[in-house]
Amino acid sequence: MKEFRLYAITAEQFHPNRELIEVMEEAIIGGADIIQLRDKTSGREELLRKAQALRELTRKHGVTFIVNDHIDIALEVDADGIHLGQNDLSLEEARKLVGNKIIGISTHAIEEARLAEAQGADYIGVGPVFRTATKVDVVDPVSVSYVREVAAEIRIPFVAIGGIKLNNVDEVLAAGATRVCAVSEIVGSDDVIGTCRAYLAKLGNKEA
Ligand SMILES: Cc1ncc(COP(=O)(O)OP(=O)(O)O)c(N)n1
Ligand SMILES: Cc1nc(C(=O)O)sc1CCOP(=O)(O)O
Ligand SMILES: [Mg+2]
Repeated sequence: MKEFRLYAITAEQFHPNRELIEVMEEAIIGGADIIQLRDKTSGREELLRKAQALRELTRKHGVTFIVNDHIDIALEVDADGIHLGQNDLSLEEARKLVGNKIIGISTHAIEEARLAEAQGADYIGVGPVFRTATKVDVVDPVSVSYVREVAAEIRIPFVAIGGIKLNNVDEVLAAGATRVCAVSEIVGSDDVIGTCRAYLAKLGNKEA
């Protein structure tokens, strides 16, 4: 997959007075190079409309577009890939459906990371590193020690996620992460472009 560093995920509850596309375009202008549509509340039609708009936006800017949970929608809008959870369909089944599109999968322990790598995931999510209020059914924080384990052993790209803010990202980078995902800190910011640039400034001197 194309290299990435700063992963931004949609979360409209953090910008109730601003349009999804406007906020995500600012994230891209600020330097987010992979965007995920994550939406737990919209019906299928609405989700499809958002996915189409984000596909158009990400194509325009040449950034990677991932859909969370909904493989059918990812295929319908020709997204670059999908993101799976541990309780979603297996990597093997997903691979049959999406062919050579990107498959990312969440992991919360080194055994899950090893399995994801062995089963052909293109990247893994590593988290939640810190406590997060963005995801409701989330497991306990895995802490930076899990980031350290993954950095030492796993060879496919990994992205640290969960409670990562500008004021604690240095700790995550020091543990070996070279890619981070921040949700509320980016899309809930009054200055989305500046926030992304600030993450990138911190990521900039890390080798991916
Ligand atoms: C990059 C990234 N990492 C982890 C997740 C979490 O995905 P999942 O476990 O499927 O949980 P939901 O996001 O569906 O609540 C993610 N979306 N993206
Ligand atoms: C969607 C998601 N997945 C996680 C995981 O650990 O798998 S943590 C998370 C939410 C991250 O949001 P914020 O940056 O606002 O804490
Ligand atoms: Mg999911």
